[in-house]
Amino acid sequence: MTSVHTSPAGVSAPPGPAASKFGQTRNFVRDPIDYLDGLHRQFGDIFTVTLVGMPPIVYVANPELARQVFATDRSVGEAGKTRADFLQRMVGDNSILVEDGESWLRHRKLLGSAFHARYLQRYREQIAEIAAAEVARWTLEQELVLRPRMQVIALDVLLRVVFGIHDLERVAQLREMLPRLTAAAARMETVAFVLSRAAWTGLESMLRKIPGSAAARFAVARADVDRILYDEIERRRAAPDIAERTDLMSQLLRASDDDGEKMTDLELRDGLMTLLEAGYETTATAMAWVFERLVRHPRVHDRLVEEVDKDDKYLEAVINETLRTRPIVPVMPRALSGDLELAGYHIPAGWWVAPSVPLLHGREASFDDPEVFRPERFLDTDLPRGTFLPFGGGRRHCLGAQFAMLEMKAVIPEVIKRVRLRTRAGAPPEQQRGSHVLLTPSEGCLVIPGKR
Ligand code: HEM
Repeated sequence: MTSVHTSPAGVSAPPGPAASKFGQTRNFVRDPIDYLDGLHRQFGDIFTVTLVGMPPIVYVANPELARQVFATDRSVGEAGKTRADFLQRMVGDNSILVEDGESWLRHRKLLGSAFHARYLQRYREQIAEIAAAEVARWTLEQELVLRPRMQVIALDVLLRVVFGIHDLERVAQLREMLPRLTAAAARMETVAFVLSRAAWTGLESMLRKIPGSAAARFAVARADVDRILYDEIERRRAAPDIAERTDLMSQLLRASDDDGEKMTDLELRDGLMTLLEAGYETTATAMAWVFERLVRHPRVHDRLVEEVDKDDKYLEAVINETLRTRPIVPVMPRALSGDLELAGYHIPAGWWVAPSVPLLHGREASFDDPEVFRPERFLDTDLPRGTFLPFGGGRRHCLGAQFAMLEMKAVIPEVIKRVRLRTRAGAPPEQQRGSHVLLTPSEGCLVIPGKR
């Protein structure tokens, strides 16, 4: 039996499981990938899931439906609204992650101007140097959890390459503060989820006054980071070489919108927090997955070492195949501000629609033997549109996709050329574990670096 929602005109919403909200939530929390996979097999390419504390979510699992969902970015789809609850406190009101409509467009254009592809290539060498310095600190023949090491690299890249901070003491301060802020935000989000968001919003300002509470710790961590960011903005505005500086933050300071307006300090602060929130754990996790896959596929690993000095083709294929089989962001929801007709169903305003990346990337119609890790499938082939979506789609596609690819292409060769990574004999593949909104390797990518 399935539950059916019907519009006033008699057209029903996509089918979904008959279990109660609580039952669906329990199954979802236990193993979201497996649960959605089972529902896909049961209901086909479009189905509804209802979780506690959330509007009903309609998942889609074929490229044409995903395209139609992304097309709602120009009409009734609001990506910002789906992220605001858990991100707004951290990134602020002027962040493109949580905005929709006109303010989103203004900030997206401003941030986008600094991420223009033609400027990016010049950062590659600087990123490679950051990676090489990190690898030089590893102890050979000792087990190493790689994801935190990749986080160190990705954070340094953001602070030094994107923000252009040269003051090493300041970089060190932020290196300590930012993970503390992210951890405090995640803890608060868990409390908010357990208490229900409405109750939490009422309690938050009260709890902030209790030392040691999740809300108080978050407020302190945020104030610490803000103090440094505002100071850095002030210093940079006054820097004599601001007109020539090539880092992305300086470009943002110089950028102006269609009316010639520049960003205010508050907008800049929120823009920088946006890049930190969106750009550091994602890229670090993607790189950890690349190594998790490489150590379990020695043939691919060997070919990559052989070809990496020649050109980027095989390296790109390895990264893409990793993002296909181990997507970092599994779902890209849009909240509906108006009703939507999709695949002959009626989806009411207020519901969410969401392409499911693991389901799209695992389609036999799109990829032969989809469960097999085979980078060669990405060599010299143009994939049909909408089949491969690690960076989302529509107008809200990832702003930093090209930067992330550049960073991965700079970091991965520095690792594989300097050390020979392997796993403990017989170590099984690491599982995809939901951590906040990302799918991370269950052991954090456990490897042993050996002499190359
Ligand atoms: C491998 C690394 C990364 C992955 C897998 C990734 C993935 C994504 C995905 C799936 C989205 C949502 C797209 C949608 O809803 O259609 C997104 C949005 C975004 N990403 Fe990334 N991302 C990565 C790295 C980065 C980096 C390095 C930056 C910047 C430094 C960045 C900045 C952003 C921003 C600002 C948005 C919000 C765009 C908007 O709403 O207009 N991302 N990313």
